Amino acid sequence: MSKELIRLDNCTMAFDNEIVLDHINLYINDKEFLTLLGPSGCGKTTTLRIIGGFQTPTSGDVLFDGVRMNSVPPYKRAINTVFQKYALFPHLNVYENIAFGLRIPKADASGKKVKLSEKEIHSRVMEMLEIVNLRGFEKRHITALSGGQQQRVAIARALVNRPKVLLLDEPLGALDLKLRKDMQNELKRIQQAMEITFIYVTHDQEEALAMSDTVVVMDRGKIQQIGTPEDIYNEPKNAFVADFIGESNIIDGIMRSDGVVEIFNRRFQCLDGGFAPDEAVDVVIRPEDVDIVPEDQGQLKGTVTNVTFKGMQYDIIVDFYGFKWLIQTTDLSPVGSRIGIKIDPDGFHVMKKSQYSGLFGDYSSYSEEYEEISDATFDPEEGDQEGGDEK
Ligand SMILES: Nc1ncnc2c1ncn2[C@@H]1O[C@H](COP(=O)(O)OP(=O)(O)OP(=O)(O)O)[C@@H](O)[C@H]1O
Repeated sequence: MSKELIRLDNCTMAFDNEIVLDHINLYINDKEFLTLLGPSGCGKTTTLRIIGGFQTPTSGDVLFDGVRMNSVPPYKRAINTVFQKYALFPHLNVYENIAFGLRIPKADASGKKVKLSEKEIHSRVMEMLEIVNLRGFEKRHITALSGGQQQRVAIARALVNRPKVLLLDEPLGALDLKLRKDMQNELKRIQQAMEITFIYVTHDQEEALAMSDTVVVMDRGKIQQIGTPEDIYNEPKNAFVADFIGESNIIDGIMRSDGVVEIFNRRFQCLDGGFAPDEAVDVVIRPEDVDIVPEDQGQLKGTVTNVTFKGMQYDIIVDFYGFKWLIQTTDLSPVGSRIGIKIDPDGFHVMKKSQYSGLFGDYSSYSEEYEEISDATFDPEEGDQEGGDEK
């Protein structure tokens, strides 16, 4: 999966002088499952349309196998697309829907139009039915299929002429949650079975993390981070990515020195470094990395204000001088109880301030209150401070 197939080189797209894609640099490997993820309007579909040839970038280049493709039309790109509204032919049965594209004569290498034989068409359609798990449904009418089955037919139709790349624009958006999850697994399996490149667009972070080899997080026409699902989740590059991918506690902090970060006027041991002394930073702490301990053992202390049962865990909100900590835990702490909070050094993700800093709450206004209770006794020489930091 290491050979580069597609490259977007400094692609910018403007509509009526409004920039909707801003210097996008991206490469996509052969056989990769790559997902463009971001909120509505961030430019995912425009990026996909540029790759598909439905739109030409205002500036920058689109390269396939190193060849510039800017003005090559979609049908010459060895690419197919599956949209959310999959536009199957309602008057044709499953078999004919999938066979449709194969019946259109194609030009061979010499430019001569060639038709596939019925035998060849049959073998290709049956192979696709096998891959999308719809053997036995050949004669069914489209209207007599469930949403998930219709989506499989759309995928089979897009794959039957063996494109190198399949573009999928929110293809599961119309399905209910259970079916979505089933189809996520199916899509991953189909992509691996067919060994082709999938470029997938979604605004659903769980979906992106579950299926992709590579996730490209976008916002406001810019790429915010590119990485494996694990990278994106565990090492978000800025407060936007941290907030968009999963849930986070995002706190204004100061990096006092390598391995020592200060939040709420207290110093904590962390694993990050490389910042200027006393640099203002964003500190991201995942809800599952916050431990609830007896009040007298907490690095911070607070009152439980809200508990929600989530099936696998409780979501607990703990009020700390106006800051609402989100904590995910399997142990129930009742509303109103006083608890201690403990965070291991690897639970801190320290990142540079960005354009997103402060969007998630400015906690500096609470400083007067917690300054009173500040008693930063942490000494990096001695290690983590345990409890007793609140007067
Ligand atoms: N043909 C067009 N003319 C003018 N503006 C456009 C056009 N196509 C897209 N835009 C604008 O470009 C921006 C990015 O749109 P795009 O469809 O790429 O976003 P998206 O991330 O796919 O959003 P969604 O998840 O809602 O589909 C939006 O502000 C949109 O209004």
